Amino acid sequence: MLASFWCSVKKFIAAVYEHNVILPEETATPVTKQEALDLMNRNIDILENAIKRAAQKGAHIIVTPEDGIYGWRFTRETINPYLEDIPDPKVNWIPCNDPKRYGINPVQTRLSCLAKQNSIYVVANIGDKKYCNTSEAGCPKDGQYNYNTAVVYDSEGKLIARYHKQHLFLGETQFNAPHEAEIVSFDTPFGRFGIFICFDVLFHDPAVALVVDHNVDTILFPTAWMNVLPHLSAIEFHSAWAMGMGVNFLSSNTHLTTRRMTGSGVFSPENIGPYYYNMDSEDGHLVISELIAHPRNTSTYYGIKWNQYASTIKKFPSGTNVFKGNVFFDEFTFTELKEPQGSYTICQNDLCCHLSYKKARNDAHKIHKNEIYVIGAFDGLHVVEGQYHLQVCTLLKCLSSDLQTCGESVDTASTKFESFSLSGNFSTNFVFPEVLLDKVNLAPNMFKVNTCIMLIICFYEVRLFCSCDCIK
Ligand SMILES: N[C@@H](CCCCNC(=O)CCCC[C@@H]1SC[C@@H]2NC(=O)N[C@@H]21)C(=O)O
Repeated sequence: MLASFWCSVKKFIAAVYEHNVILPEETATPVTKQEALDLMNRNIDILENAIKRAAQKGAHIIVTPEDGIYGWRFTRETINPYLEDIPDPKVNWIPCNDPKRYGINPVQTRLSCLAKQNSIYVVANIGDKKYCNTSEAGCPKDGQYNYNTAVVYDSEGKLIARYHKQHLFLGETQFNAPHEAEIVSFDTPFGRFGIFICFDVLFHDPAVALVVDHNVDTILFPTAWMNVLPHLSAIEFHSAWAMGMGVNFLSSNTHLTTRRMTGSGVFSPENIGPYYYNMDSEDGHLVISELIAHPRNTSTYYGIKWNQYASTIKKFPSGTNVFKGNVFFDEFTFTELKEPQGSYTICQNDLCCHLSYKKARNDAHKIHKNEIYVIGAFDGLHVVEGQYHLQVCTLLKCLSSDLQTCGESVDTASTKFESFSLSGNFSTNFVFPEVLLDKVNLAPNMFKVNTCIMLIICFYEVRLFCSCDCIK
């Protein structure tokens, strides 16, 4: 009995729903409250179906997307009829049991009832409004704060979390950002959860702080993500965040191929996916998977000292063929992979990237000669659509055999690499390893993060752990 207790790893079932949101008509004049509610109910009808299916399959929690209930194309005025006043979860409220306690809140009530009736935690994205006095500093001229808000109802329908999006994306002028990043987490029988929304994932607060300072096991992530290759496709970056931070990551995206919105998944540090990515139809989709409740106890990757690791790697000359190219508005330093196999080092500012690779035999010599690959480094400030510091080491296929196209979006590739290893002396421990294959496929079980540094540390300091494998 004792033995089985020690050996058992607590698990739970998580679901995310990629939703093709029914959008409101673009209008300069606000619709009535009833018209707004009708539109939101049409979306919730679809979410309800997904919630029921997830619950029937045993899911404990389901995440639905950012903008998944009211859509977008709003001004501050036209979003107004879609907003409700969402109280602080401290008030201990089950809207389904007591719908009138905080005024008229049909959307909150319906979501709470869906959670309660299906005995499942429900995560949704709705709009919160808070009146303020225009004489107070920061209060908008129209006398209310509008927040892009994630809410969580537990399996009894109780409001247990409310999070206001901090890093609003371009065009979200209908919303206000809170004065400070909100850290929202809650405990469940299947681990500690943290929540943030979409663009937040590219910034330290609250995303990284939830993991580092608040020890969450699983991130809940409603998003409306427009994919950008080569490094910022939803499934690519969100699975990498799970691996890099050592946490589960439940990412639920909206689905609209004309805006490049697709890519949702149930990601964990050890397993990439299952996930959904579909640019061929407008279908929504439910993704369900079992997860370990406390992945951080089992993940060894988080906390690798990258700088120390990279300093142990032999540096190879990058030769004279170094050139510049743009990757999503960032100027990278590139060098071309000239041989069927080899090793290169390429540096930019304080970052040096090292690549060793071997192309598969047939591919290297014959069929895909026109596919040009480069290794690239970027160490600088990204300034488009928001500012954030980036250090990137990358191995990329160029769009064509013209080197000027290196860094542009490419979504197909035929060359096979028998193996490659890419590393860099990153000045942060938060490193997100991405591998993307032909036609925007992830590479589950096809790559590992090298934990040799563990071996090196333990070799010198703690001999007991020296039996760990070099390649995890
Ligand atoms: N206001 C938008 C509706 C969607 C807003 C929500 N989206 C986000 O907060 C973040 C999207 C992240 C996109 C990634 S990060 C930078 C890069 N640029 C992109 O275009 N895609 C990626 C609307 O009105 O459409």
